[in-house]
Amino acid sequence: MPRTSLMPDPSRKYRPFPPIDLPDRQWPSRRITTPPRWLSTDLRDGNQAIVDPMDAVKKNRFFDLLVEIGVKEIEVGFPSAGTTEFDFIQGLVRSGRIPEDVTVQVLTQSREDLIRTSFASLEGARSAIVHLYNAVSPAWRDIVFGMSREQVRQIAIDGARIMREEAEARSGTDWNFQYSPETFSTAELDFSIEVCASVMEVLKPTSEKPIILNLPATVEAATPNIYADQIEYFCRNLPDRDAAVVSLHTHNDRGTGVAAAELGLMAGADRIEGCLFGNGERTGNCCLVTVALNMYTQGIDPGLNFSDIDRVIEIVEYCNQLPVHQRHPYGGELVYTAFSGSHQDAIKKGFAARERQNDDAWRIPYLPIDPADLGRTYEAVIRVNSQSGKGGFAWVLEQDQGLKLPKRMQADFSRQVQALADQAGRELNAADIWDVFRRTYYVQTSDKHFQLVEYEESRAGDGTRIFSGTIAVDGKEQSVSGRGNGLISSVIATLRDSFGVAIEVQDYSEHAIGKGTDAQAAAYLECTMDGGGTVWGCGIDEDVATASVRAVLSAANAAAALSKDAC
Ligand SMILES: CC(=O)SCCNC(=O)CCNC(=O)[C@H](O)C(C)(C)COP(=O)(O)OP(=O)(O)OC[C@H]1O[C@@H](n2cnc3c(N)ncnc32)[C@H](O)[C@@H]1OP(=O)(O)O
Ligand SMILES: CC(C)C(=O)C(=O)O
Repeated sequence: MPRTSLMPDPSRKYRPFPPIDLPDRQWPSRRITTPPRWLSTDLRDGNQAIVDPMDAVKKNRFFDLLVEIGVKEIEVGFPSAGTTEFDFIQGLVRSGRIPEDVTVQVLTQSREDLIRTSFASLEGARSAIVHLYNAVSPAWRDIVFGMSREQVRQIAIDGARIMREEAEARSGTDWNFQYSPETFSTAELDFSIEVCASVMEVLKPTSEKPIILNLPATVEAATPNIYADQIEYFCRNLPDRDAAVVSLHTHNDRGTGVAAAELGLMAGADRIEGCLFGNGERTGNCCLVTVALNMYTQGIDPGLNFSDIDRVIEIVEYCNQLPVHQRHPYGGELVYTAFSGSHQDAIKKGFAARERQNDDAWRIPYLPIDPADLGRTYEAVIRVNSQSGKGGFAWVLEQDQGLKLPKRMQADFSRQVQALADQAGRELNAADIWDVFRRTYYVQTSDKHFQLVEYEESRAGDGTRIFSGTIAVDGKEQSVSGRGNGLISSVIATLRDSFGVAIEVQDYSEHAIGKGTDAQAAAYLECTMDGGGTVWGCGIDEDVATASVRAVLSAANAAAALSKDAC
């Protein structure tokens, strides 16, 4: 039977991770000011974690993408895994598609035949990194290897010796060495340092030709501050630190792989390994996109280019056959979309404030980055459903139709859209919202009570204005006229005298829609009715005066509908 609750005392089964004794830790007050060296392990750690590993076509596609983004160190596979891997790596090396400034890396267990196969796969490479690993933590020593500390250290030493031998025998390539004490984050720190120091004694790195020491959180088991302590401790206590590039390889079992990598950088690391959008074993590796764009939002050029993030996602999804989650930081389809009213209101105000701003500083509420920097448009920034508010509805109408409703009219319009959203129980698109607007304010509809057919305006001898024209009432055309101080008041007088519609203007505004010869005008009216109540009108026309006449008729239609409802 499955349990019906979690264990009441989980401490019987799970132990808290012990803190690191580092009272004078420095990393908490450090800042990240420069990008690290980036290594993508998409083609290795990512590839070993997907249902159907990539074929050569997909691997090449991914490789080209990584090059395009600007990744300079790329782990291209595990050559001893089989002929698919070996042949791909050999093919890549021979294809000439590895740019001069890009170095490929391969991974191998510390076993002689596998190491030799790995070197062979890189035959002909201009430069390469061979990455050796063996697990060092107590559980792996006891359970996987059944070996003592000394025996596990010896695995690393033996592997390093074979690497040196192979490198010396294959002089045509600029060989670089990388060693990972796998399971570093759950191992005794002094033991990891001891093993790394032993590997360094064999490979004799220098500050000019350093070894890469990659310190994995193979399975994330503690809060990221613990990992940072481990990295700082390692950097401070490694003999000959200058001869090593300290690299991070965090997994995401606790959901903090990115945080651990960032704190690890603050703690002194020089390099990060990870995958695009966090693919990798189990819950994945550190997401390189997130770390890079986190830096970007702090004003630091990460050296990786995600200016067309949708294209990157498309290729990654194709190669991994895994979707990028809609809420994935920076890339997810919904991460720049607000559905809720208060967020929409703040974003809309943010964009309006930005137009008045005289510098480029990004200060839009709820949006940590400008979506345009990643090639996204602002279209999807606000989408509306029953959680939305007037700012959101007004935004969609403005983006779609160019209409900028006066604030009080937004509130009126909002009630109508809200009613539809509640009734529909789904997202409303721009067409839905435009439809509600047209029906509510009798704009560009043919079935309204009062319909303007034609008109002309003239000036009387006393300076007042005369409106004379044809208005169709429920389809029946009538010639009408009226006089007022201006065009609007002359139309209002006409409606009152000819049809008994009594409305009084409280507020009027207008704006242009678009620019140039295609520009139109939108006019808005807030009117009170004789018997109490407020109605709104909107008119759209190429001619600003006609737009205002249409706005009056729009308000009159609303008033007529209200009076009809009241009867
Ligand atoms: C944390 C990581 O992601 S590490 C990368 C893991 N990636 C992969 O494993 C993908 C590619 N791997 C493979 O295709 C296969 O594992 C191969 C071809 C490399 C090797 O396959 P096999 O020879 O069948 O061995 P297998 O992988 O099962 O390894 C088991 C043996 O290797 C030993 N071993 C495991 N890791 C290491 C290591 N890093 N160094 C030395 N020995 C190791 C184990 O103790 C075990 O030894 P035993 O047989 O004496 O008990
Ligand atoms: C081999 C190492 C770097 C690894 O993939 C891990 O520990 O997760």
